[in-house]
Amino acid sequence: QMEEHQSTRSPLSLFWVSGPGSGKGTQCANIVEHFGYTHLSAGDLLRAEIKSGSENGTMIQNMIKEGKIVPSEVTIKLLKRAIEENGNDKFLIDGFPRNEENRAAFESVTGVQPEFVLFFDCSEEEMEKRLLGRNQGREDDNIETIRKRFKVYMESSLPVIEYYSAKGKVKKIDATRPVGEVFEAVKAIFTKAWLDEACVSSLDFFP
Ligand SMILES: Nc1ncnc2c1ncn2[C@@H]1O[C@H](COP(=O)(O)OP(=O)(O)O)[C@@H](O)[C@H]1O
Ligand SMILES: Nc1ccn([C@@H]2O[C@H](COP(=O)(O)OP(=O)(O)O)[C@@H](O)[C@H]2O)c(=O)n1
Ligand SMILES: [Mg+2]
Repeated sequence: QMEEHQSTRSPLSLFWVSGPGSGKGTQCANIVEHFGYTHLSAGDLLRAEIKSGSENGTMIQNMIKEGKIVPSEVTIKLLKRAIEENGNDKFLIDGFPRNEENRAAFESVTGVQPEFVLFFDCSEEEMEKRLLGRNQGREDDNIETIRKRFKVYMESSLPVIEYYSAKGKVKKIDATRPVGEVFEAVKAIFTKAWLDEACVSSLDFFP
């Protein structure tokens, strides 16, 4: 009985799908520090892959410059390696899945279902302002690429949100508000998830 119960428990991973510039990178340090998740940004992993001089580097660079979504085979390999290299069992997977192909492939390769999906809801006007002011020297933070990224986000990423929404897995936060207020909302969601998980764990002590 007990073994069966334990084997059905999935690792506490969650997806973080939101528009470009909605503030994911800004909030991740706080979440890592307060709730013990390991932050994995699909975009950061892809940019590191370009820097490492890998054979896929040029292809990835071109796709990012065009605001296009890199084939999931490449991105999932990077995510899988990062997960395996890390001792933690709680991952905050940022910027993934970005389309239906990402989602279906991750599910079939890893068998992992997200605990929940964090969605930062932010107006396009605000995201555009933030991206143009980001100043990290990114090749995709120019108005031309930003418009392309918004289009891809609307056409490909929002349907993923809808998919998980229909399963009751989406936790939406109004990310238009100031950084501190967004973190308060994030805290409320993670504290609730932590309590839910603690309840599940207590079943191990009182089977
Ligand atoms: N709540 C906020 N209010 C105002 N500016 C913000 C807020 N959150 C993030 N920013 C700024 O917006 C830009 C994009 O944020 P970032 O965290 O990199 O977004 P993402 O990772 O979702 O693309 C950064 O320059 C950041 O300082
Ligand atoms: N799952 C993913 C995530 C990012 N990317 C690429 O990486 C770019 C930057 O992603 P990011 O998550 O770092 O961007 P932000 O949303 O943080 O601004 C995207 O526009 C895509 O070109 C991808 O192809 N597949
Ligand atoms: Mg980011």
